Amino acid sequence: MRIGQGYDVHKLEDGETLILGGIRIPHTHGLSGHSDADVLLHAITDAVLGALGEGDIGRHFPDTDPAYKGADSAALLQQVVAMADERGMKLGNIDATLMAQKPKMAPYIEDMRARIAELFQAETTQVNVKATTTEKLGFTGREEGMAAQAVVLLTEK
Ligand SMILES: Nc1ccn([C@@H]2O[C@H](COP(=O)(O)O)[C@@H](O)[C@H]2O)c(=O)n1
Ligand SMILES: C[C@@]1(CO)OP(=O)(O)OP(=O)(O)OC[C@H]1O
Repeated sequence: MRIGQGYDVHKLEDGETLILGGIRIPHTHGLSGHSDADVLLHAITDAVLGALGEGDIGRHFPDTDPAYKGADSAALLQQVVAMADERGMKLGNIDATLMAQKPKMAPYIEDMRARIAELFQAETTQVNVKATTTEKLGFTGREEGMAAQAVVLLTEK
């Protein structure tokens, strides 16, 4: 068994599309980044890399590399899941928290769980996604950005 944790932050900007957990979410603003800025999938990707002892997302997919400009974060996560698979590891479970003042995430949580489980070729019950507003405090509370953290347990196949 191996455990890893991940944390990521992206800035909210006008004119960007909001994609979280691989799901497109209607909102006034979206997250900006070199990739599609899916902060939740980035935290999960970092947690898998942490469990594998393989550094972080920026080491494997540098934001200086034009190949990853506008990258689909789901495809990046799939590459890291394949890395785990090659090492004889599969998902045990994920627990993740999204920090976002708005919009209300509750209507999208089940779709996120299902998509994340699909990326791991796992069951939805192995994935838990939570959201918190941070009560209007800090950069997330001021709606300047969103943050996500994740813990991932990998088990031997
Ligand atoms: N963007 C969000 C934030 C929170 N939720 C849900 O509301 C509950 C209460 O939020 P607090 O910030 O007061 O903890 C939280 O447990 C989530 O279920 C949400 O859907 N979207
Ligand atoms: C995903 C990558 C690569 O496109 O870019 P960003 O979208 O900026 O995301 P970040 O969380 O800063 O880290 C890793 C990057 O290298």
